[in-house]
Amino acid sequence: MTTRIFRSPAAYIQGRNVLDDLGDYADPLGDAALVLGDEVVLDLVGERVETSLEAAGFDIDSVVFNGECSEKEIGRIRERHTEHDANLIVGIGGGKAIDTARATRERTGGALVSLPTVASTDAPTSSVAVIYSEDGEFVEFHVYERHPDLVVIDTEVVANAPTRFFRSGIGDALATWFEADAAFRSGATTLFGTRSTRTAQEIAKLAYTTLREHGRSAVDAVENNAVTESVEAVVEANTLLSGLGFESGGLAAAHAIHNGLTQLEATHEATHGEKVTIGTIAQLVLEGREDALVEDVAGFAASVGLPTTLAEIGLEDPSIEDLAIVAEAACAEDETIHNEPFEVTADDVRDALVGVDAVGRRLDH
Ligand SMILES: NC(=O)c1ccc[n+]([C@@H]2O[C@H](COP(=O)([O-])OP(=O)(O)OC[C@H]3O[C@@H](n4cnc5c(N)ncnc54)[C@H](O)[C@@H]3O)[C@@H](O)[C@H]2O)c1
Ligand SMILES: [Zn+2]
Repeated sequence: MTTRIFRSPAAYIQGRNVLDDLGDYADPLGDAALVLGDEVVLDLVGERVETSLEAAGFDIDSVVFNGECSEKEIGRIRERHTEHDANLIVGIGGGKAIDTARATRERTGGALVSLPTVASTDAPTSSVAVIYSEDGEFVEFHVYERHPDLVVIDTEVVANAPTRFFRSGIGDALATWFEADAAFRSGATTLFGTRSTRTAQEIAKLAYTTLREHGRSAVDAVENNAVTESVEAVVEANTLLSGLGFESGGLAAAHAIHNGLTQLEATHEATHGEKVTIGTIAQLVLEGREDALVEDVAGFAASVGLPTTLAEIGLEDPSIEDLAIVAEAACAEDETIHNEPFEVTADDVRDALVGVDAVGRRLDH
């Protein structure tokens, strides 16, 4: 018998101004809340979060996130959690703040509410935390037993954030279906260590079709701080569909190549989703997909303002040695690139990156 696992947060709430109803949704989860967000984010929404939680009878303490999901920062927040005798932590902001709240809850127990203020990654719904050193070097990746008890995403807040976050979320979500599909075809395991479900595959596919149907107009709207139905669709694709799809559906080459790219300092200014976009197109090249598909996906990425050339993620004229470093890291033994349904070598990855760049530059003209 084949075991299959699908896991997810217990509840997901999305919509304009849902932030103001946070207290009602969180009410069954506890009565003493620790609110975590960086200065920018607390300035933006801190008061509304506190007012809503207070109205629901929560006793609140707020802590300013220092911006890095490091062991030291997690330790500091954990102390505040214990001092406040909290039974709920609310992580507000981007992927790093939410990961920090998640890692804290893992140590303290209690409930976790994830409150993304950007639709930039798969972090809000996941059970994963990416841990860094205090100076921002990647350290490790943890998959925890539990998911957030509640995810609340206010689409008006997301539409008012800088558009680059929204584009990046599209880049992260664009990978989900291609990776889940590769993992399914090869019979590989997901982050939960089993084969995936058909449910997760369909969710991943829906992430992709939603982006293709609504991505461009959603980016136009967000550029003008508007919440349209297409924005609602893409926020859901970036956050819920991609989040569930990547975890329960499986990863493959795209994220492994992203991880490889982070080896080069020059890519550090590019966001997670921007690097994943290059990884996705490289996966298609590696898989030997037809030109029409590669150009279609690259064309869509370019049309929503995502990178399709190496120069656009900080690699102007990278040497072949640099690309070999990326490729070696992408092919490390425990990397998800080996979930592709064929053997992948570092030489294949290096040349796929050269191929992606060439296609991207040609389409640019
Ligand atoms: N756990 C997971 O499954 C998972 C998946 C992908 C990525 N990640 C993590 O997420 C990180 C990337 O997250 P990210 O791209 O969201 O960025 P981030 O968390 O690194 O930073 C977000 C930035 O956006 C600002 N910000 C947030 N909301 C804002 C708003 N509404 N208006 C203006 N500024 C706002 C914050 O102040 C902060 O500077 C990765 O480095 C990785 O560590 C985790
Ligand atoms: Zn991702």
